[in-house]
Amino acid sequence: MMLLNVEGIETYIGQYHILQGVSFSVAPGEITVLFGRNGAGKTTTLRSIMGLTPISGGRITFRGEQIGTLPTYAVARKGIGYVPEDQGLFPDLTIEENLRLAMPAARNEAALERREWILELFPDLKTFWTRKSGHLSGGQKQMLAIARAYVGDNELLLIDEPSKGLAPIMVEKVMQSIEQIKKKTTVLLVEQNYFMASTIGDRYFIVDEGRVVTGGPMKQLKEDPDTRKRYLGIA
Ligand SMILES: Nc1ncnc2c1ncn2[C@@H]1O[C@H](COP(=O)(O)OP(=O)(O)OP(=O)(O)O)[C@@H](O)[C@H]1O
Repeated sequence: MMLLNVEGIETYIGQYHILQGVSFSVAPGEITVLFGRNGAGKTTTLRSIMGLTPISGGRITFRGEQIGTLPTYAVARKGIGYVPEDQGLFPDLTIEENLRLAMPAARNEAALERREWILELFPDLKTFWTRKSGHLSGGQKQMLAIARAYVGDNELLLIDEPSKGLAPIMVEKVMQSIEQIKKKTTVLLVEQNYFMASTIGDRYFIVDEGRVVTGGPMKQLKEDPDTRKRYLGIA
């Protein structure tokens, strides 16, 4: 069974019909990547899943349950963590405080183990534990944002363009971390960086002009320069 099913969703922002029937699904235990040009509708798709830009048509199901009409806090409570493009950290709070706010109220053994696991993956976060997140580097902020979504004990993480604005070495580090996180949690990733995302992704979908135009196993896209050129502008 698919973990997440997005079926023909329609989303308006003001008078603009941004998503015009977006359909795709996310299999448990995989990294699914949404590709597409600037402005294609990738961010709006993630925001629609989270209920931040409510859908006006179509269906979204998570673990077989309809979530498309739920408010954002209820979607989050179902076990979907969101790492927005701007990371959405609390800049005046420390790393420790940002993480603490995201952890389940009952800080049981499992929750603490989860935190320990992610801190081992991102040792920088431990090093700068008491530093305000507003004072971290771009890469450290990205790590904290991913860690924060992870400690929330979510079954699915939506991660929006984690490579944005990072130096190539940091992009590689973040991508490798997401590959590790896949052992624990299913991931839906939006990425412009085809080369990085295609090395870690299991499955892809391409969003173009508010629709999903194609998708399949990542292997297929790797062997299909025509599709890459047509929709992503790369050979
Ligand atoms: N608040 C808004 N008001 C009007 N149009 C918007 C708004 N937000 C997004 N759009 C439009 O919706 C379309 C899809 O935007 P979206 O951010 O989802 O694209 P994207 O594929 O994520 O691209 P990017 O990588 O640039 O974020 C774009 O044409 C954008 O201009």
